[in-house]
Amino acid sequence: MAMWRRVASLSPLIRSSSSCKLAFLNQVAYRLNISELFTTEVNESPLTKKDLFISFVLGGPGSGKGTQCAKIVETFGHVHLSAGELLRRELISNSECAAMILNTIKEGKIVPSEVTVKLIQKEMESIDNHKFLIDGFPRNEENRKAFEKIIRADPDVVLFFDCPEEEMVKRVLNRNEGRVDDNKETVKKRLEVFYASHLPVINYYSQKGKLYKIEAVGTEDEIFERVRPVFAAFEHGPK
Ligand SMILES: Nc1ncnc2c1ncn2[C@@H]1O[C@H](COP(=O)(O)OP(=O)(O)OP(=O)(O)O)[C@@H](O)[C@H]1O
Ligand SMILES: O=c1ccn([C@@H]2O[C@H](COP(=O)(O)O)[C@@H](O)[C@H]2O)c(=O)[nH]1
Ligand SMILES: [Mg+2]
Repeated sequence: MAMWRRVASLSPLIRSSSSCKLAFLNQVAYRLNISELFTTEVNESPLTKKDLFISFVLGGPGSGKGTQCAKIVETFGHVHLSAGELLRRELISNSECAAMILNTIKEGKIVPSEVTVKLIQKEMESIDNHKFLIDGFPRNEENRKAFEKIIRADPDVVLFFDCPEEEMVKRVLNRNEGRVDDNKETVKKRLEVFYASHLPVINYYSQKGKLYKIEAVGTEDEIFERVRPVFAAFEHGPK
């Protein structure tokens, strides 16, 4: 009852909220296990009409997701959508969520699901291809459920790049692309968030028989030879 009173007292705030604030409130609600209260309407997406082939590409910071996605694109013609890249693009666009996204990335934390999923949805809807590689998403169970709810699709493949921490840290600190989160302090936080939130997602897809764990140590080409058969197996399949 006390919880309901607290939630009711938030209603004027909810009514006057921007979509960014609402996404933040939804994240809080999800954590309090009252996620039904604030959910935004989900409209029929043109994506539900497409014959989609979706791959989620998971792994810790610097495990080589982006590098291997580029090779998958080249070999199998999938479209690469990096959730982190979409957020970085959004933050330089000066949108209402820009400041929140910048602070979240600097802190190595996870942006509210609704913000990320809507960016992914917009991108997917604008691209004339049905094979999508979604890199760095879902990062937690809230992300996963929000994707299911908004996009109304399940992945066909979930790749997980398994890389030792020492190697991930070395790669990130040598990356030299000017990212605000490629520094010792933020990498430490990103790793903490990764260990705390990824495992339930990995377990979920493992139980569904969709998880492909890839040993992520070796040269880029050696690792791609471990990835290649995963997608080759689907090339002459039903999709
Ligand atoms: N097999 C490899 N061996 C050595 N270095 C690698 C290998 N694969 C990628 N790298 C390098 O490591 C860095 C991180 O790789 P990449 O950007 O692909 O990782 P990521 O998983 O996308 O990381 P993030 O989650 O931080 O975006 C890059 O500089 C890349 O060139
Ligand atoms: O689904 C996502 C993806 C990314 N983030 C935030 O962006 C940074 C960088 O992501 P990369 O995948 O390493 O490019 C990440 O640490 C998060 O802060 C996110 O919140 N949600
Ligand atoms: Mg990346």
